[in-house]
Amino acid sequence: MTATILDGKEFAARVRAKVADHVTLLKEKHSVTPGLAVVLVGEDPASQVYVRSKGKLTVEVGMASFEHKLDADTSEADLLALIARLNADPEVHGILVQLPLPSHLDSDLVINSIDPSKDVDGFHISNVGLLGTGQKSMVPCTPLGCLMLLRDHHGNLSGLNAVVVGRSNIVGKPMAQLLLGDSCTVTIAHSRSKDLPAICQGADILVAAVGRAAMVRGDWIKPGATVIDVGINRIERDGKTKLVGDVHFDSAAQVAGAITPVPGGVGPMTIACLLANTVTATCRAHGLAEPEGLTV
Ligand SMILES: NC(=O)C1=CN([C@@H]2O[C@H](COP(=O)(O)OP(=O)(O)OC[C@H]3O[C@@H](n4cnc5c(N)ncnc54)[C@H](OP(=O)(O)O)[C@@H]3O)[C@@H](O)[C@H]2O)C=CC1
Ligand SMILES: Nc1nc(=O)c2c([nH]1)NC[C@@H]1CN(c3ccc(C(=O)N[C@@H](CCC(=O)O)C(=O)O)cc3)C=[N+]21
Repeated sequence: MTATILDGKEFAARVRAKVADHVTLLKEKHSVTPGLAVVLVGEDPASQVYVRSKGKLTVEVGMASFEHKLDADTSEADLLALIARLNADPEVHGILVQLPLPSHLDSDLVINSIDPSKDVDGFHISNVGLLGTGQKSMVPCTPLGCLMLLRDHHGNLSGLNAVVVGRSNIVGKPMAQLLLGDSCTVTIAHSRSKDLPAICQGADILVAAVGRAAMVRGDWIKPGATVIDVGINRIERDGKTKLVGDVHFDSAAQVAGAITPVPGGVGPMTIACLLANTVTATCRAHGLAEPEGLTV
């Protein structure tokens, strides 16, 4: 069997087009320009690439982009003061603090200082609680992007066995919540799980969010399963840097029914969902109707 490729790049472009349409409507009918503030502390090269790409796409959909680049040794008090200013700024509807933060900063404290209604990452404790109890919240971008791809491919996920490998707060746990919300039977695996290949073999939907290049092999996959590869790993091959996922693509694509590539799968969906969340946050802030299909 050769798997269908779930083209995240193409799907993300469609999501951004929908976002751009709604931005036009907000500007023309309501004189509101959605604004996204991105805060980057330090000079991690991968983070700089993401922040640049987020800024470019934010402007492309017609929103205002505010970038705040702070020195790696910025104090917690200074960072919290910036977040307080952004919380109070009516032109800012979404705030993203790029993770990971330098180790002298308490990321839980920093994230929880963001106004939850502007927390377009969905990492604030109150959004986590709202999602966990099935209430309206801001939904983390990467899991939201994965869910959009899955719903588009399957229609209905009810009753399917889903395995999420990885239990981080930013991907694994919220992904499991969303799949549970769509009535999958959900298993969360992690570094202490016994016999990971056997757990994965039971999955109709397998989400890999681990951070280990090509860990999930074709023989871990149930024939016909849908495989979502969240991993972004930079490896050296033939003297060049290459981006690979957590799934061994070539062997997995022989067995799976559908699979996301890396690059061009989940990554572009993450950024599209960040823009979608910013529009959603803007609509909620102004008491306006939210666009259809841009959140769960
Ligand atoms: N495409 C995108 O938009 C995004 C991609 N990513 C990528 O996704 C990957 C995961 O990110 P993130 O969740 O932040 O990573 P974390 O490092 O926070 O979490 C990794 C998880 O994988 C588990 N794990 C590690 N090794 C193994 C193993 N050998 N077997 C089973 N489980 C294991 C860990 O288990 P334990 O808890 O027991 O330690 C942990 O729960 C990374 O490659 C990251 O770059 C992340 C965000 C967005
Ligand atoms: N507060 C916060 N929110 C995040 O959402 C967040 C974060 N911090 N820290 C880092 C991770 C990682 N992440 C990615 C986003 C886009 C791509 C992406 O667009 N990837 C492209 C390739 C990009 C490249 O070539 O490097 C692709 O997969 O096709 C990848 C990874 C968001 N994250």
